[in-house]
Amino acid sequence: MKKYIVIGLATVTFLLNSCTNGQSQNGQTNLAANEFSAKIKANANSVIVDVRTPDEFSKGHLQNAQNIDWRGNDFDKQINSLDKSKPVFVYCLSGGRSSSAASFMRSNGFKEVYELDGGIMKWRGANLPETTATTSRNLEMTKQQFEVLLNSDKLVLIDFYADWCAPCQKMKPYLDEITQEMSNKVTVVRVNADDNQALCKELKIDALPVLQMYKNKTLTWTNVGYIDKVGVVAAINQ
Ligand SMILES: O=S(=O)([O-])[S-]
Repeated sequence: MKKYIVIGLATVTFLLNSCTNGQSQNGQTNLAANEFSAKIKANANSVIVDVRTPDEFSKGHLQNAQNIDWRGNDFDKQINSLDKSKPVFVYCLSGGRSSSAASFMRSNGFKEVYELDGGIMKWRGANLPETTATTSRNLEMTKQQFEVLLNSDKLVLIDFYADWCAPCQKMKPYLDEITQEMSNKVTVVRVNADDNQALCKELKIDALPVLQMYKNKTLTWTNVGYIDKVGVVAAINQ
């Protein structure tokens, strides 16, 4: 209830701003796809937030984006856990939800918020890259969000990794290749074990790297430790 009052106030603030000199109307924070992309690249510290649903997110999103669903129950809690001093790049499907979310964020102390004008639809129209691989950064994925990722007609390959794990880093380039080369068969999801400790505990992931293959939400294959590309491709084709 409190959230809706806050959201309501944020929306009114946004509308008032839009009618006067709102940031998103002056061309500096509401960016066309190419400008949005260039600004992300220019900001090493940038935080990218996709405010669509986990289901929309799982079908394709910007690289390194975090999914915080604008309509999710804990949007305000999750968004307020981000570093407000960093530039935040927010987008949705076509600009509606990200506009409301950006307004909410500005009124909650975020210093620099950029919106993708026209959302991921314009991004796609500009032929900019997207990924289905999830690299969760600084944001704990819930079991429910994890299960949404498994909801696919294709195989889902989960790569549990950590930045400090040498075999994980060795496997990453060929997992990126598999993401591209076998996209008709498999969706690769990367889960940072350090950022998702509760999820890993629940899934009994107690070593790294771990690969898990799911078919129709059922676990069909697991590999613990280093494995080469040939082994993974064989598991996908089996
Ligand atoms: O809210 S929306 O513009 O993504 S449909």
